[in-house]
Amino acid sequence: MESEGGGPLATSSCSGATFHVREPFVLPCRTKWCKDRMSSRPSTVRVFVRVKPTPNFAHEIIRFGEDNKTVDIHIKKDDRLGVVNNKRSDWSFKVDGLLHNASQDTVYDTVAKSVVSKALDGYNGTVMCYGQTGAGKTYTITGGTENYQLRGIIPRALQQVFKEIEGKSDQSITVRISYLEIYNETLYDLLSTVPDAPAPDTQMTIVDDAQGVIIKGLSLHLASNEEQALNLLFEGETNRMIGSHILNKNSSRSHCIFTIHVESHSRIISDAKYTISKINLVDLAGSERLGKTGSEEQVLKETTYINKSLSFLEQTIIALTDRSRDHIPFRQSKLTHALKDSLGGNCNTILVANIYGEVSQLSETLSTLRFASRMKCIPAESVVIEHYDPVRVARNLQKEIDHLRQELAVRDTLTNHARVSYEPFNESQIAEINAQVRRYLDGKVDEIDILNLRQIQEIFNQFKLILSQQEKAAEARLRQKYTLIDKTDFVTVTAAQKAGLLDADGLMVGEVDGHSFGIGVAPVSSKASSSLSARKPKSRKSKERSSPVSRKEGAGSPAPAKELEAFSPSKSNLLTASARELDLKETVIKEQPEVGSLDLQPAESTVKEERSLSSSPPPKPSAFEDFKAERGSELNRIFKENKAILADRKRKLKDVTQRINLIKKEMDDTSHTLNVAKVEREKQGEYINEEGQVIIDEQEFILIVRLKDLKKQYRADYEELQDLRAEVQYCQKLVDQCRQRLLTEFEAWYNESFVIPEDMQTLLKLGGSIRPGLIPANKLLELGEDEQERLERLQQELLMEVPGSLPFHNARSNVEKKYKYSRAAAQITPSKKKPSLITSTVKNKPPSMLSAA
Ligand SMILES: Nc1ncnc2c1ncn2[C@@H]1O[C@H](COP(=O)(O)OP(=O)(O)OP(=O)(O)O)[C@@H](O)[C@H]1O
Repeated sequence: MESEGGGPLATSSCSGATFHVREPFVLPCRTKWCKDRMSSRPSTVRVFVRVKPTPNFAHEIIRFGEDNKTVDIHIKKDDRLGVVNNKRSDWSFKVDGLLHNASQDTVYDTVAKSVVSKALDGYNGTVMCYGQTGAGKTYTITGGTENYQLRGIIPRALQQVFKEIEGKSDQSITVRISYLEIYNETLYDLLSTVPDAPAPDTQMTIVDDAQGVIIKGLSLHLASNEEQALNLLFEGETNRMIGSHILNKNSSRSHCIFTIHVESHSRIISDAKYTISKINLVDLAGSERLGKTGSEEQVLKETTYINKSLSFLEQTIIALTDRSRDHIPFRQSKLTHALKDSLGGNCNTILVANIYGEVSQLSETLSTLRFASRMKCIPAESVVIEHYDPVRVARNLQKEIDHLRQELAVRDTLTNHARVSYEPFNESQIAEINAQVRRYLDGKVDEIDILNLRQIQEIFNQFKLILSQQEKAAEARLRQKYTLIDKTDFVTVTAAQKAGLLDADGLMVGEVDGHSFGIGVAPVSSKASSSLSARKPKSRKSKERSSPVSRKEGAGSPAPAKELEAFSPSKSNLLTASARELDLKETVIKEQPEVGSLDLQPAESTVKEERSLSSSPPPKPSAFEDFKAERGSELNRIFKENKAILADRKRKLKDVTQRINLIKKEMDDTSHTLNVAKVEREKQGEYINEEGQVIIDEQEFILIVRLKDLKKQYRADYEELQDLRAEVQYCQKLVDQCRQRLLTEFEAWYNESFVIPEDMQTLLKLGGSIRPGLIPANKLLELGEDEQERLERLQQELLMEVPGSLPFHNARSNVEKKYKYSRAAAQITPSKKKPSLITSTVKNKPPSMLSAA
């Protein structure tokens, strides 16, 4: 096709559509984008051109292709309008269909029928009419109100919706209607006059939601049948704002969006999924330019707004078709924001470009067709978004739980475990398990019976709880008695080193270095309580101490007074406490042991010569060896046994894993060979017997049987693997538990043997059943703390609080002290049963509350 100007036709195409334009008229969209899109053939907005019938149709200028998809425009030189570039005189627009002299019926079937149908399956749909005023947009969307045959897309869509709902007996479909008008950039609810609708002056806002655009304040009306829905349409129509205009007195100056909201739930009870979709039927305001309208003031204002919003619509469309754009300016006008869902992707969108084919309207026709061409490049791939009804989901899960419980009950009956309850534990049951674990830890019971997984988990929970409580209590006790310095706090560490509290390696007195587990005891100072300093090495518990370890007294040198002053409360409360504690000359730093080992290595030079005087307690590593050989021998044996069992289970687990891997590989190989055989068989032509069954050869049959066997073996091995995994986990916990127990016992034994003052031991012995070592040494020693030390400690605390409250705190500490003594005395009561160590792992013996359940 050649133009009058002789320039070549530029051809652009998008999504199967081509349109030819003369240079330099280049549509800004697609190029690369459209080509790419073409290769994967994605869906785009579908565009139809509807031509308004007129006796003055410009046959010479506007021609329709035989394929009914092409509009060619040819302007002879003399016919050109001023607004048209002289260089351009030929245009060819390719669309999805032409609706020329088409009835309302045909228009609906071509344009909207499938959109509506898909909406009932959960896909969003939009049909919008674009064109100059009077070109037939309202006629297309709403139709003639006086004649049923002339009704437009909206009433027909409503009819189709309710007809199709009748045929979908397996679904419960709810239809709601809203009708929005955008006039001069203001939102109006055309159904605000319907009873129960929000007040007409309700402020409306467009908001982006995870499910799409929502217009807050816009009323939604339930429509149970076609008639109710039509009533709403007519109500809205009556409310629609009509402006006067010289081109068409009844034409609308606003954009109107009639929306059918469809919510579809399955009637099958178990199906918790549901879909929500929308059908937007949009009647845009006239697209003509200002100059043509000859508008008066009010209409001029309207036209400005309309032009603005349509120009924004055009900009948005250009942005949407430009792949390099990452921001689409939907929010720059109410119209584009409200249509975001329809333009932005997840929607079956159809554009009807209404044109008025008279010569005088040619520039508007061209403008409309250009707009249509751009729209045709916008991707529009609709997907169903499924929602889940939480009530149904919960109901289904409950059903599943009931079902599984029934299964368990049957299983338990078959395996004689009928008394086991699988209900969640209540508070008193949990308290009972806690008590049981405590009894077990105290050695009062030897076994905890295992009933079910829930109980095992609760036992572990309680172990964990008790452990953390004990840790906290231990730390609190340590903090009360000693100063713990954060090793990463360099300022404090340096200050402590200066004061002689830490050596150059950052080790505190008695700390064992170079090992993951260090236990050290600081030397006892000469200023320590008389009960400590006066004590002599003794032969007590010599039977348990085969090695020549004996209680020793330390003689660490106290920090010089000047340096101690550096740790005034204002500088470092903690360090001041350190200094004070240094006076007491007793500091214990303990770190957690490495998990895999319980051998306490002797510290090299860390327990320094001058501190290891004859009266000091023995180094913990060597004492621990003694403990394992004597008092802790039984516990150590169990620990080792458990470790051996664990190692054995781990080995088995490894074997089974390897076996499973081999089977899996063989399964894959066999499947592959089978597939090859199948393809070969299909290639050669299959033999089918009289019953229509495919005949396979013997080799293929053997492979199928082998694959079946392998799958069976795989399942069995996999089950074994699961069991073994659970067993390994369980054994690991037992080993950890044993290890912890061994350490706790050792600590108790060590305190009892070397740390707790003799007089305190005697006092406790009076009670008969209490092993002094099980009571933390620092707690006991605290009882022996002299008044002066007590006062000093209190002073430190008070300095951190209110200095003037010293008398009050003094009095309170006296009362507390008194109370502590009497409580300690009350605890020393004879017991019939001797506490014992753990003697075995968990065995089958039901906890009382579970057997009752
Ligand atoms: N295809 C058609 N067949 C018969 N009559 C038509 C057709 N298209 C439009 N008309 C008539 O033309 C007139 C203007 O149409 P309509 O009101 O639909 O235009 P419009 O594009 O909606 O204008 P506005 O932008 O002002 O809303 C109406 O009287 C309508 O009946």
